[in-house]
Amino acid sequence: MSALRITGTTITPVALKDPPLLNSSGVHEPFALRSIIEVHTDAGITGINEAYGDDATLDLLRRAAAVLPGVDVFDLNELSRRVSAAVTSVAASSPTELIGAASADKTVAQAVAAFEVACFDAQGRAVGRPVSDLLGGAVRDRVDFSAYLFYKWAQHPTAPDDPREFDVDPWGEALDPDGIVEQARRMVDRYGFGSLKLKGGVFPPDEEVEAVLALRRAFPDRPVRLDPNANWSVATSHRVAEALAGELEYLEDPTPGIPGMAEVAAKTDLPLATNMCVTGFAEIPEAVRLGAVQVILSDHHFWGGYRATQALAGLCQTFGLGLSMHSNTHLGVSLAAMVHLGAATPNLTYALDTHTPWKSESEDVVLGGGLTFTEGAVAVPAGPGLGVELDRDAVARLHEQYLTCGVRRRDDAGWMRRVRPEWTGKRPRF
Ligand SMILES: O=C([O-])[C@@H](O)[C@@H](O)[C@H](O)[C@@H](O)C(=O)[O-]
Ligand SMILES: [Mg+2]
Repeated sequence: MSALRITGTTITPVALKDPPLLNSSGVHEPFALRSIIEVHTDAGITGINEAYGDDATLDLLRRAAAVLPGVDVFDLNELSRRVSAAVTSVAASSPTELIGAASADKTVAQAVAAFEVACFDAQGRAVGRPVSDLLGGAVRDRVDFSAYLFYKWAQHPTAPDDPREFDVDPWGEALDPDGIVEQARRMVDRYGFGSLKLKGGVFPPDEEVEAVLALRRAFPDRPVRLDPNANWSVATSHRVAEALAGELEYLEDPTPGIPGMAEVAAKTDLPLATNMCVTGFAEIPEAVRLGAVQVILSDHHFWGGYRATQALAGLCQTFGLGLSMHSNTHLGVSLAAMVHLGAATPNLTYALDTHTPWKSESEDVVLGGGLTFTEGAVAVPAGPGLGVELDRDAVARLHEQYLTCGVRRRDDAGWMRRVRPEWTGKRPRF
């Protein structure tokens, strides 16, 4: 087969409605940003992908896109080389909150990832094989996901200088253990998830311990994870780890930084997981040396794409670390991309995170509304490439929403300040 050369790209920013989910930074804004990537080729085949959609990322993606014409979609080393050269001078910035410190390497990784996955989709369409086959073959035909539980308000509040009324989502308020158990029950009934993850770092830790214990009582067969996004001091983390000994599948990012995590790890048998202190390859040596983490959450969007995630998987295997998968608010193209990767990564044995239940069912960019969950899992799409098609009308609608929503970068702390003017979002708060 001859080369399949890139002739151009289309990057479409979109905004989706997002409920008022609480976390250690503040609260999700009423809209979350993503971008839809299309890589066009001289054979008329177009590969698609989904990436972050904040202003800094869009600038990064446009710079990278400018150097892609002429690249063969099978020549991913050339793609990485060109993208790296085009964006190394771009100032490091984080596309979203709660994924750790930004760095130049991570900025390059995000740009490579956005186009690399689209090239895999184009490759798959060209050869008529699913992306999981191109990644080495699916070792599982269904990929398990975890129920991602959040403390939340019933509705985004209006502000004096912004009289917009925001949608009421179907989930209602969840501000205490009963609310979290009720949310879990609805999510498990609806999607069949076999494990639960509670986003913590919102309320005083003793209240979150109570919520975890309530989940354990209500769902004794389902493993539970707790993720306070580095909002606890080392001393608080020790106390909570003791209170939850034997109760958690893993404790995710209790405290900031690799040395702090190492201090926590030294006094608990609970595995510590992270998508904050190890989010790039440069952070792995220190984390391994100090024994700071036992599970790393992959995420192809910021680790550098599929091939980089496979390299991460190899390192986890080498050093005896567990491998899980992180999620940010996303649409159906990202879900498909996560499923192929999850299927083709043998040592990704934990259920993956996903924000899918928090997305309005009427908002997706994928034809048919996106992949579906059965008993907590998504079947690996069998069609060529990622196995999903863009719904052009939906892309246009969500792009229009992007143009009018007023959000241009994620700022959970800023939104929280509308309600609590003294709020800084500074960690650790407890
Ligand atoms: O959506 C959120 O609020 C999450 O807290 C997200 O921003 C985190 O990056 C992520 O899901 C996590 O596991 O830390
Ligand atoms: Mg996390």
